[in-house]
Amino acid sequence: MLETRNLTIKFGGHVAVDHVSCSFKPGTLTAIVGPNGAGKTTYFNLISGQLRATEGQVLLDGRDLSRLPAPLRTRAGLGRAFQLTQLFPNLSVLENVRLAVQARAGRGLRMLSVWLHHRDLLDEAMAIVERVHLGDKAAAPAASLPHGDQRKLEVAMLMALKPLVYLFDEPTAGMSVDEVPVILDLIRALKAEGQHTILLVEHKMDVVRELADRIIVLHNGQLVADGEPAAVIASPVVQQAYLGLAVEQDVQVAA
Ligand SMILES: Nc1ncnc2c1ncn2[C@@H]1O[C@H](COP(=O)(O)OP(=O)(O)OP(=O)(O)O)[C@@H](O)[C@H]1O
Repeated sequence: MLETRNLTIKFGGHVAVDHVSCSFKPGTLTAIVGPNGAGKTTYFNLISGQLRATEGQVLLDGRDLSRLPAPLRTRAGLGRAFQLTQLFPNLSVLENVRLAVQARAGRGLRMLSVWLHHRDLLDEAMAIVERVHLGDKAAAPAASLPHGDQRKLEVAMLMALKPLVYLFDEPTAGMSVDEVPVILDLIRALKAEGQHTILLVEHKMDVVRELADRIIVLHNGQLVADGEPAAVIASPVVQQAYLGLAVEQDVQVAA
């Protein structure tokens, strides 16, 4: 189980994440919502280790990861989607995924020497590439992919690490309407596997409503609501504080 205890970060005088205590069970998908600047991405960064907390802890299955740098948290099971800057832009889609598989398998990152000797890694990488619908682009350099395909590659590399916890920060942002279902199907399939802890920052409330078992709401860095999606969306604190009219109308349409 992933747990944050009093997790806090201050930037100068500004408290971006303010004593957030929350636990997330395996087999559940929790959506984190809130207005722009609420602290959602910062909360993810504190969990994954991109940022170090001013105060508080991040625990995974009781182990305190708070002092570990991001790569060691990844190794411990916290999976954060890669950004393009973390990919090898000139290597192919398949090679990028194969390197992530290889890193997880603890076989280091030597590219050419290992490549031919570990057919199993390559087969596993190709299966993941197919799963994210990039099979026909397996040989294309990562940098040449259009934006939507790059997001799929990010998810592929995350899957290659087989993390215990998946952190998805707006996984469909910037995708065209026809590409969104592929990513949502992947997240749905990961959820159906039943053993992963999935956290999803997502602005699209229809997506949240469909995928999430639970919603937590951040506002000014504080956890202000936590519960079953319909109840949280309908709660006055959410309606008034920041989701505002857009959600109110959405709820009415749905009702
Ligand atoms: N490195 C930083 N230095 C200073 N302030 C920061 C830093 N990172 C985030 N902040 C501030 O912390 C607050 C929370 O930002 P954050 O990006 O986590 O919000 P968010 O909920 O993810 O917003 P959005 O929905 O727009 O992505 C904002 O006021 C932001 O300006």
